Amino acid sequence: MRNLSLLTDLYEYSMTNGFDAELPNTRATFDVFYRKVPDQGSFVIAAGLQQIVDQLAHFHFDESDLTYFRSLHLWRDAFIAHLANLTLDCHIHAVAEGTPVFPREPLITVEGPIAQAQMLETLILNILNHQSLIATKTRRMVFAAKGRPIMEFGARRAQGPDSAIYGARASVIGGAASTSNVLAAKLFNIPAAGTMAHSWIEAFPDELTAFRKWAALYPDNSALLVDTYDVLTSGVPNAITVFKELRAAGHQPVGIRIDSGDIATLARDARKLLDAAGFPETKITISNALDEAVITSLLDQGAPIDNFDIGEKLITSASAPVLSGVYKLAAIETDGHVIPKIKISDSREKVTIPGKKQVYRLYRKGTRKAFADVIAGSDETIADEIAVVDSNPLSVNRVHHLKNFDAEPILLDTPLVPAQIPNNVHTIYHYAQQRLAELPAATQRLINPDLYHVYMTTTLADLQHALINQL
Ligand SMILES: Nc1ncnc2c1ncn2[C@@H]1O[C@H](COP(=O)(O)OP(=O)(O)OP(=O)(O)O)[C@@H](O)[C@H]1O
Ligand SMILES: O=P(O)(O)OC[C@H]1O[C@H](OP(=O)(O)OP(=O)(O)O)[C@H](O)[C@@H]1O
Ligand SMILES: O=C(O)c1cccnc1
Repeated sequence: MRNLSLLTDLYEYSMTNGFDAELPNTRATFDVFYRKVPDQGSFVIAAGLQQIVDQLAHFHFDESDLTYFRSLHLWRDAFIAHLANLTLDCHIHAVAEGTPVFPREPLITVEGPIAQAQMLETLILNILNHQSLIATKTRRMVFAAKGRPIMEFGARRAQGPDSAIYGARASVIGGAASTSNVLAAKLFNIPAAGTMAHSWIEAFPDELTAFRKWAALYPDNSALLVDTYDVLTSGVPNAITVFKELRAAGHQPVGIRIDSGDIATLARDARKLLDAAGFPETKITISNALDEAVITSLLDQGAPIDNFDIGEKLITSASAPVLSGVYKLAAIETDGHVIPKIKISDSREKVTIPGKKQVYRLYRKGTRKAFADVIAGSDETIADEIAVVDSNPLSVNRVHHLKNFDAEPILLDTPLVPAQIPNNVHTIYHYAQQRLAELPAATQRLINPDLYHVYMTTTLADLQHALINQL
């Protein structure tokens, strides 16, 4: 594991250098949350907690870091000396990886000495924003594919090694069945999968020879790429010839991959040729700049596709490449006295919700049908009946009285001990599936999803108003 303690913005250290001197006995609570869901969806799948905990558990500065800090001539020697002996005294509460989360609700809260908690902003956001974005994007593609497996093929088009590796991890949390990225497969125990490139076919004198050579090497894994010359007059007929030879030798042919052209038409015509030749069980896999819109369109056209291989638009979340999670001060604490803090802005969306908080998922009583989330003060009791307002500052400030629910806190005390939090991506994926199944179907659809309510208690709303008035 690399030490990423320096992966932060300079201003974090500039502030920390000052906090260390000015507020040495002040603790702070920061909230991590986002405001806008990518792709006009209604939720984000939280991902990346394992890597955050890995980093925080090993957070330290080595001699070369300290030498570099000194060379900048920016910060006090005493501060750099404190960094040399730093033991992180921060406590985090976080939603479990795979949890669907909604705008404005804290996904992580960090509590600790202000000089330490401030330092963690950029690293936590970097990891969480990236993996949550890719898990969320993949979930959209998986949803569109309606049960057909998706293979993650994005390494070559990812924005650098980290986004390929951790993007592959996040894609599995979002529902990808496998990855072509061997390093990610090894690191995270993801099934590694793949077919062949056009170069394999071009390298041999003709397509049939290339297919035969492949089938000889991989008789039980013979997915043949059929679009190098012409899908219907060359690729599929040659594949059928090789499938017959494989079957005669006692093997089960796998299928074909189509990577260009009008995929719906080609898949339909290829299916007819394969069926007519006696290979109805062979699979048709497709690729070529796929995303959830193309997948939906292809399935609407009735294209007989069994698997989707997806690279660039998944690994870069091309249609919505940013998740703008933020890290905002919610409270400070000196001598046991907690002071809630607020950021006021002319842009109402940017006004923060002050104070230490917990998030509750509300279910209709006696069911696992979630109907709303409520942001509450961490010291509030969520009783049988609660008064809440919409947490969206742009909505009408009407009080709702909620009752007949079961409330589950979703921000969990998360020890900074990597071995104590779930890290198996398949387990996290199944957890995500369970949590998704609790949400209303209308919230999960891709186009114009129904709004899922995120309320805050009137106690929190009153605190927010009081602080705005006071300031
Ligand atoms: N029947 C179809 N309906 C909707 N989208 C399709 C259909 N067939 C292909 N596409 C998608 O249209 C986009 C462009 O396809 P096109 O065949 O023009 O590929 P290209 O990358 O421009 O060229 P090439 O075919 O040489 O790879 C791709 O995202 C592809 O997946
Ligand atoms: O389109 P994506 O979703 O990123 O899927 C991965 C792509 O990577 C390969 O293309 P390659 O790099 O060989 O180039 P190509 O586009 O010319 O096929 C493969 O043939 C897919 O088309
Ligand atoms: O295995 C494949 O077919 C593959 C892997 C990465 C990118 N394109 C294709």
